[in-house]
Amino acid sequence: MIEAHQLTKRYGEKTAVDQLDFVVRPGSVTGFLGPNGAGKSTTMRMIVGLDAPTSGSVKVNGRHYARHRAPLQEVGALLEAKSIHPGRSAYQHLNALALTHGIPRRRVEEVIDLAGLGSVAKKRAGAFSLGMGQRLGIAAALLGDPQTVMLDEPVNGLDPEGVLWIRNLLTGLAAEGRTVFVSSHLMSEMALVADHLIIVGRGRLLADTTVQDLVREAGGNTVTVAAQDPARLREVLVGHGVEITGRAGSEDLHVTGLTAREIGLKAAEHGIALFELSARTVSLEEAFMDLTRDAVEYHGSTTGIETPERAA
Ligand SMILES: Nc1ncnc2c1ncn2[C@@H]1O[C@H](COP(=O)(O)OP(=O)(O)OP(=O)(O)O)[C@@H](O)[C@H]1O
Repeated sequence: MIEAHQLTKRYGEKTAVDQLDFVVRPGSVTGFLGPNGAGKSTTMRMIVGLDAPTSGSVKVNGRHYARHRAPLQEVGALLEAKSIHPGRSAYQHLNALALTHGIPRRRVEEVIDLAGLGSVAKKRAGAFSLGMGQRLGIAAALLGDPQTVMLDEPVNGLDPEGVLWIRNLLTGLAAEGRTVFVSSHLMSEMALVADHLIIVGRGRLLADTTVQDLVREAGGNTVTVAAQDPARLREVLVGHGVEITGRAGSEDLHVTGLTAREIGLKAAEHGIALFELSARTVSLEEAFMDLTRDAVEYHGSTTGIETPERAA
């Protein structure tokens, strides 16, 4: 369990984390989302005591991180992959961690296997690819068999097999009753693994919700229907929980609260000819963009960049 209370971090004038209140509960995967610079890494660093809050507090499994007698056995964190001595092998790195934290050597072998690093465990970590570095970071996070696991962008640099591995790992850890807190910019991945979401923007809490609720609030499932007599179709579709929009004079209606099948059946029942009937589901990505639109600090641009050919 992770509990943040009015958690705040300022760097000079910049407020990186602004009075965050949230709880990350055991038994499910909680996604930590936000645009670049939203304060996710800073929050995660404060959770494991690598940065001190300016004000407020954050506890892991009921205590401040530094107050735990065996912190590695309480919370395993992947914060910056490859933050390991390049001359050391994965095995040496994990072994040193295990030795200094009273963790048995057999656990080192176990996490090496778990992370799929068996064939490269004796090689210098400096020669590791980004994906292998991520796997090693995750192996280190799991070394203490912690109740709480926190991973910052774990999917970064992993190949499709690695992405699948992480997906199963995270859901498996949550199914064992652990607290799993994971940040990512990959919405499609989050939609698959996360049950709960904490979304931040410019350091502030924007949403503490579930994937389903976020998607539902962003428009949920909309059905577009084109009818010969849209006014009449409107009349037969209205009902509790049904929302219908459409421009005057247009054949198209956008309907939420009914499935395409229900709309098709109603139209047939009343003899209304349809030209189109298509269901559209709002993705987590769209819901996220909608929610964070005003909180994005670093906007990209796809216009105004002139290539030499175009400029000529
Ligand atoms: N040590 C620091 N000194 C000054 N400013 C910092 C420091 N660390 C972070 N910041 C600033 O705090 C803000 C939050 O940064 P942070 O890295 O926590 O965001 P993030 O959500 O993890 O971003 P990203 O998705 O890009 O990794 C940013 O504006 C960043 O520039």
